Amino acid sequence: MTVGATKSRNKKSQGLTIALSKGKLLGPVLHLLKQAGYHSPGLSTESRKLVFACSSNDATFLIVRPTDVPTYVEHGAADVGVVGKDVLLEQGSDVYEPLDLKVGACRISVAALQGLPSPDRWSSKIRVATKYPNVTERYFNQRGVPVEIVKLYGSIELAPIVGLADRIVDLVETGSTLKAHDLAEVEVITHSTARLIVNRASLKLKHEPLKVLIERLRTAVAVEDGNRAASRA
Ligand SMILES: Nc1ncnc2c1ncn2[C@@H]1O[C@H](COP(=O)(O)OP(=O)(O)OP(=O)(O)O)[C@@H](O)[C@H]1O
Ligand SMILES: O=P(O)(O)OC[C@H]1O[C@H](OP(=O)(O)OP(=O)(O)O)[C@H](O)[C@@H]1O
Repeated sequence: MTVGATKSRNKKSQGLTIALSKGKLLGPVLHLLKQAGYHSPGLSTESRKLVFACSSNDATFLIVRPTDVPTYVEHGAADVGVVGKDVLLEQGSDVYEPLDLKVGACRISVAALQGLPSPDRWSSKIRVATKYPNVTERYFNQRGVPVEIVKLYGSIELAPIVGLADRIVDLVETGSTLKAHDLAEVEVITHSTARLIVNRASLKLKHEPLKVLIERLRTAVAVEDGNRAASRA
């Protein structure tokens, strides 16, 4: 089936188009979807294709860059999507967010080279490198700390080492990337996990299949969360 045919089929039918983030979230999210009864034989973290028909339900998966997922959903190119809360906070997209999938847990933190004083002791403007300019600006503004933002797209930990910034705001999970660059986590801005997001019009037009997807995923999340808690105990 061509992409165009898939799209027009979904527009006419009640079939859902589901945008998934490629990268770190894809593996755990595919696992949850499978538990919920949504899967496609060719779709794995290794596949190069970007569109997959779901074999078990009338649904289509789109594989997109994490930062593009809210755009697909907000514009209705996808009815539903999965993306990190970090991206949602940064983009402020107008989408409905019904479910925390409790995977991809990390935090958005301020970090600096070991031994630097904390931001509230700084009187002049500090330079902060980040992939999250909006989150960063809001955070420092709320604290009354003047900042100059240096927008980067990755490898943020390099910035303080080469003198591009005084601090960084980036994702931290285990802390090993910070440690490898002699950086210390100064403050946690917020925590993040993967979220299910839904287009506001689809919520009305495709209410029934969305309700089924959300409830099945809710159950899968509870089971997986229970399994994680049991393995920690
Ligand atoms: N170290 C991490 N631990 C846990 N979750 C993470 C970690 N890094 C990123 N994430 C989560 O996974 C999402 C996707 O991250 P990933 O590194 O796969 O893509 P990316 O490089 O941020 O995306 P892009 O290609 O658009 O720049 C993030 O938005 C965040 O929610
Ligand atoms: O605390 P840790 O477990 O070390 O994880 C944190 C790292 O994970 C993410 O990097 P990613 O691999 O996505 O690279 P990029 O952001 O530079 O693209 C994040 O930007 C940190 O660099």
